[in-house]
Amino acid sequence: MGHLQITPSILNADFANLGAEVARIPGADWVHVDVMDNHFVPNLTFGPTMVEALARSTDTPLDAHLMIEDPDRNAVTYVEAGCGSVTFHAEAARAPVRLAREIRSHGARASMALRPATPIEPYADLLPELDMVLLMTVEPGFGGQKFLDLVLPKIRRTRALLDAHGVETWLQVDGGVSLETIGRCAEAGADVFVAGSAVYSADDPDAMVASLREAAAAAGGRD
Ligand SMILES: O=C(CO)[C@@H](O)[C@H](O)COP(=O)(O)O
Ligand SMILES: [Fe+2]
Repeated sequence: MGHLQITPSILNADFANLGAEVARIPGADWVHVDVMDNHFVPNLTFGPTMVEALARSTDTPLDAHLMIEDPDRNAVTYVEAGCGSVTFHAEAARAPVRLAREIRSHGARASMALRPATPIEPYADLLPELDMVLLMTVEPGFGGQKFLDLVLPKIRRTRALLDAHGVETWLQVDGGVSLETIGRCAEAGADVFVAGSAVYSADDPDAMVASLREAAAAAGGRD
């Protein structure tokens, strides 16, 4: 089991000043980078060249969340761009086992994401191949959406599967995570928390990172 980690998403940060925006969150464990291709999701963000520049601008490791249609072909590019963790979507990957192994063999943590309506059970045997599972708590595509409580039972079931396997795989949640919702995620068994608008709409983003960490721990999280 991992310890509690907060990974602010820069999706709602100022894209014209990304280096400075990342410098505002020195207490973050990772910086969550949402890569969107306007095909897998109806939004377009940035690609490997920008991610590489961002990686050079900070000592905080990058956690890439690939919302792209062909991760089998493109995920390794984000390892080479300097990301310490690369997440592909189960719904987009053609060969998730091969892809997870490829990401790991290039030196990054391998992670697989599920949209809210995608069940974890078909992937149960694959969990030891992964360093992290990302359960989306909104439909991917945009920041600032409302947290979907309907995902909470899946978080509990995923935690039970991970514990049954006895693996160190982290369980990340992403979407609508705030001071109001993070406790429910932690109580259900999540240990890595992405927060975009909650962090970047705060007057002091780094203080919000600390508050989110405290709220998760108070809810019975794993720290
Ligand atoms: O992957 C996504 C959206 O698709 C997220 O990483 C969001 O960027 C998180 O933003 P908030 O929901 O916390 O505002
Ligand atoms: Fe994300």
